[in-house]
Parts: sequence; structure tokens; C-alpha cells
Amino acid sequence: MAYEALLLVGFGGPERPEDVLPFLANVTRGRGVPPERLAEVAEHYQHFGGVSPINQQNRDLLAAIRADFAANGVDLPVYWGNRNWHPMLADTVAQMRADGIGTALAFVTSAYGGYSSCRQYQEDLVAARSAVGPEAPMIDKLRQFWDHPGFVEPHTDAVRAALATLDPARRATTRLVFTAHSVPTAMAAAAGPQGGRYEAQLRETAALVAAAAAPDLGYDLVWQSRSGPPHVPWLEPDVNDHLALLAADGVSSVVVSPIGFVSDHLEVVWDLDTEAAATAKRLGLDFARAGTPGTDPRFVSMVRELVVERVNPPDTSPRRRLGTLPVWDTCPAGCCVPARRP
Ligand SMILES: CC1=C(CCC(=O)O)c2cc3nc(cc4[nH]c(cc5[nH]c(cc1n2)c(C)c5CCC(=O)O)c(CCC(=O)O)c4C)C(CCC(=O)O)=C3C
Ligand SMILES: [Fe+2]
Repeated sequence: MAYEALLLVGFGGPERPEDVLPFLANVTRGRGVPPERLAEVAEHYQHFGGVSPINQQNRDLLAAIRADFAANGVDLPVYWGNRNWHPMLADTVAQMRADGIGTALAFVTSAYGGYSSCRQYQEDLVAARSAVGPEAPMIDKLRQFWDHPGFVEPHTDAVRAALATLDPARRATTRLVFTAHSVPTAMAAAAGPQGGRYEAQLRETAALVAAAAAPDLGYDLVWQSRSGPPHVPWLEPDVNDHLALLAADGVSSVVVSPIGFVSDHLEVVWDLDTEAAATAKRLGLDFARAGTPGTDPRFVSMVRELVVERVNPPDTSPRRRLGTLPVWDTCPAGCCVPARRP
């Protein structure tokens, strides 16, 4: 299969105060998120002048991928479209069609399996293609990359760098706290062909990063940014509750590493740098938040590797990875499906 373009697929975020509510309406349409939660989240965005950092981060990633392709002889145009805000996927796919693109690969800015992190993006691509019509390009999503060295190594270095800001005399009472976006437990149970794949992959990534960054320290995987109505169970514990437990257990210092994400978007700069940092302060815990891959050259090169491995036969282009959970190019039918709310 010859591919004629790469499409970078982002979550999208508002870039003006007046865009916050329409953006949130796009994110939560049909998802049963209560209005109180929406008002609260709108306020998080307004703290940053109504500007989510995520679109600029994706512009930076787009530029870095283009430069990396050019420097390494990969002659493919790179496009960018979002699930929830401009540039919207349907507009980008229309542009691809106008440019004569017939087949493309998609790199989605989420490393993991699961409905929100994988399948929903594939549904978004299908919807964008059908909005464009029968001439729309074919678009295949690249594989999940939770255990790719280009994702794990930047997270590992970020944990090391965060640890280096903490008091070495307190190392014995320092703990690593990995976080990812919580999802409804029903969605987590339905993730992947046998279920539980979102959490299993996160546990694998956490173990890989912890072993490489600080094998002497204990670590946990906990959850952040819970949404939805209160009566629906979501993955727990929440990072803030967990910090309280750690403090009560004699932990003095924490490194919080958002391995669930690829960039420092709003759920990182608000939910961790603002809320979890305040929780840690109240509890008397020393707190350091580890960075995310962003435009780390290893992460950018990973995108190219995923393209090249997909185009070449596996024996000429081995799938680089550090973990052992199964990985595939094309999700099996029914993968992550019954995940939605009733
Ligand atoms: C698994 C997962 C990821 C990681 C995978 C990936 O990266 O895609 C992720 C990322 C993100 N989530 C984001 C923002 C939001 N997520 C929401 C709501 C929800 N997220 C969910 C899951 C996830 N979300 C779910 C199950 C919901 C409930 C509604 C539904 O069933 O879909 C809401 C609604 C309000 C609220 O929080 O209640 C907002 C505003 C932003 C952008 C931040 C920025 O603007 O910088 C990013 C990168
Ligand atoms: Fe989210």
C-alpha cells in the first residue's frame, strides 16, 4: 500500500474566550456530562484567557514532523485536523481531497487503546471522510505507541529531571505517581479485544518508565480529570485523593508524571500544575511535575518510524517497542465498542 500523506489528528482546544463553550459542546455532545461539570471546566479554560495550549502544541509538532520528514527523505505532505475544534478533521480531509490525496496514514496524539483514546478518533476519521463524500481519501490509523521507545524515553528523562529538582536527602520517602485521564469503568472494561487494554497499557508504560528512571522508588498509577455524572463509576483513585494517602503514609515528596498524555495541555497545566500541586502543598508534600514528550526529537522521529514500518514489510522494518502486550496495525472489528454510556 502506498500512502500519499500523513494526517496528524489532535483533540483540539479553544484559542479565544468565546470559543470555550462551543468547544465544550463539541466535546460533550451526547456524552451525558452534567452542566455543573461543564461550567467548572469552562472556568479552568478561562483561567488561561480562554486559550488551551493544545493547538499550539500540535502546530509545533506538525512543524517538527515536517522538518524530520524532510531531513530523512520521507517525501509526504503532513496535514493536521482535530476532533473537537478548528482546524476540524472534516475541513482538513476536504483539503486533502482537493490536493488529490487518495490514501493517507493518521497519527493520533494518544498512545493508548480504549474508546476515547483510539476508537473514537477512528470514528471521527470515518465521519470526516463521509462528510467529504465518496472521493475522500482512505485513511489508516497508525498503531498505538504506549511502549515505543520514542514515547517511553522522553517520559523517562522527564521523570529523572523532575526528581533532580527534589531534595536528595528525602529520596527514601520520595514516590513516583503516574497519571492518566480517568474514564468510566465500563469504558475501561471494554478497551481492546479482550477488555482492560487502556489500563494494562498504562501499567506497562508506568513500569517501563519507573524501572528506567528510578528503580529504587515505589510508584503508583492513578487517575485525573474525572468527568461525567457522579453516579457513573470512573477509574479511581483520583490523583488528589492518592496524594493524601501517600502523605498519611509518610511520603515526603512526589514526582507526578502524566504518562497518559503526549503534551502539556490544559488537563496537565490545570489539573496537575494547579490543582494537584495545591493539594500537595496543603499536605506538606514536595511536588515536582514531570514533563511530556511534546516535540522531543525522539518522539518526533517515532512518528516517522511508525510511518516507515507501516509501509515496509515487518522483516525489513522491525516494530520497535519495549513492552510485551500485543500490538497490531489494524484494530479488530468490535474493539472498544460497547464502551459508551447506555
Ligand atoms: C482517555 C481520554 C484522554 C486521553 C486521550 C487523548 O488525548 O485523546 C483525553 C484527553 C483530553 N481531554 C481533553 C479535554 C476534555 N475531556 C473531556 C471529557 C472526557 N475526556 C475523556 C477521556 C479522555 N480525554 C472522557 C471519557 C470524557 C467524558 C466525555 C466523553 O465521554 O467523551 C472534557 C469535557 C469536560 C470535562 O472534563 O468534564 C474536556 C474539555 C483534552 C484537551 C485539553 C486541552 O484543551 O488542552 C485532552 C487532550
Ligand atoms: Fe478528556
